[in-house]
Amino acid sequence: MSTVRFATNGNATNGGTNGVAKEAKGNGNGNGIDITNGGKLNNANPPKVYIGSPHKDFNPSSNDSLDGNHCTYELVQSVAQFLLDRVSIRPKIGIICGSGMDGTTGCLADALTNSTSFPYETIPYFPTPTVPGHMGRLVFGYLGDVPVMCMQGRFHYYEGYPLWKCAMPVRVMKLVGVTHLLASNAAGGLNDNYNVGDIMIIKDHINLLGFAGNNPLMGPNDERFGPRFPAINRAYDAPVRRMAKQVASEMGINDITHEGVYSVVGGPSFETIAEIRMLAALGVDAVGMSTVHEVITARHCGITSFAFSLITNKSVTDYESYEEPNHEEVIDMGKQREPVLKEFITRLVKKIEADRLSSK
Ligand SMILES: O=P(O)(O)O[C@H]1O[C@H](CO)[C@@H](O)[C@H]1O
Ligand code: HPA
Repeated sequence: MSTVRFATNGNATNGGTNGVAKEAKGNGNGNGIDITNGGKLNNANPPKVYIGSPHKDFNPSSNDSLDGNHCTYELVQSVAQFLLDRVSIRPKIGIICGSGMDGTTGCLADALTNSTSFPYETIPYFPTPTVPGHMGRLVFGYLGDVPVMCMQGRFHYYEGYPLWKCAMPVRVMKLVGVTHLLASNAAGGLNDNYNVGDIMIIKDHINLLGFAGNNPLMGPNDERFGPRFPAINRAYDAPVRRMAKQVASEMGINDITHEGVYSVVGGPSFETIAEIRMLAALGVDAVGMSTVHEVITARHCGITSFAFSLITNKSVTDYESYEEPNHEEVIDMGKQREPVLKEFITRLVKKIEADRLSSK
């Protein structure tokens, strides 16, 4: 039986066995891992943070590794089992927070009740994020009444990880039992009708990285995840997009909510003016450096996908302009919009869950 270690609001424990999260009294964690969860207690059950060491009680089958050109089904299965052994809730909805939307305080993951979070460095084989604004925790908890798992920080190609590794957590979600993915991102707005702070529900994407011969599904295909040649033309689920538009109406934010096409670029350099003009000519409404690899991976393994962009900056199209995009304004806008986005996601999650339960 494995030993499970958790901390709560500054209190650490190494009690608890076989997946039962335990709480203990006492001060300090002494493990070098932040256990404050934003410094907040948001319900009667204080947030728990896993403080274990990733490989201690973890026994993947001997041939598995993340060093090759893919990760095996068995490895993903053992990572999923590692998590399932340590949390009691069984989420059907997975959320990925974009830049600036996963900050240390007041963020979506903070709103989860009865939460248990796993710093990425404590999860076997998980990559660790290197980008400011991406905190690096997998949080299980309830958003409203709905059980969810939430990636507080994602992985980008420009960090040096291959796309399949960036998207590996989505497969972990699948094997944890997730049926619906809700991904958010920060993006530059190309569409003239978009303003900074607007929301764009993604209806389709242009996978520029894919055009260049790079796709998260490259490498050996395991049919247990999905087919070798998956269809992606209906990747962004129409019924969930309708629900999102309904949520925007209910919240009175129709005027700042759009539906459009997202294009992924490799980054980390922002786009040139010629590149932005090219993307605009191709019908792209917003541009970013993420999400597409996650949605492709999700669709491949049969997860219903929804994604939206927060327009954090207007793409520069004019050679006379002295404006330059920068990551700080991206994060600032994410923080500014946090309350609206939190409400938007909470309401949408509620609708998805109600729909899921009624169509069972
Ligand atoms: O897509 P997310 O992770 O929200 O982040 C966006 O913000 C960063 C650029 O400021 C890039 O990583 C871009 O993709
Ligand atoms: N370009 C690419 N990625 C981005 C941008 C942008 O203008 N803004 C936020 N992420």
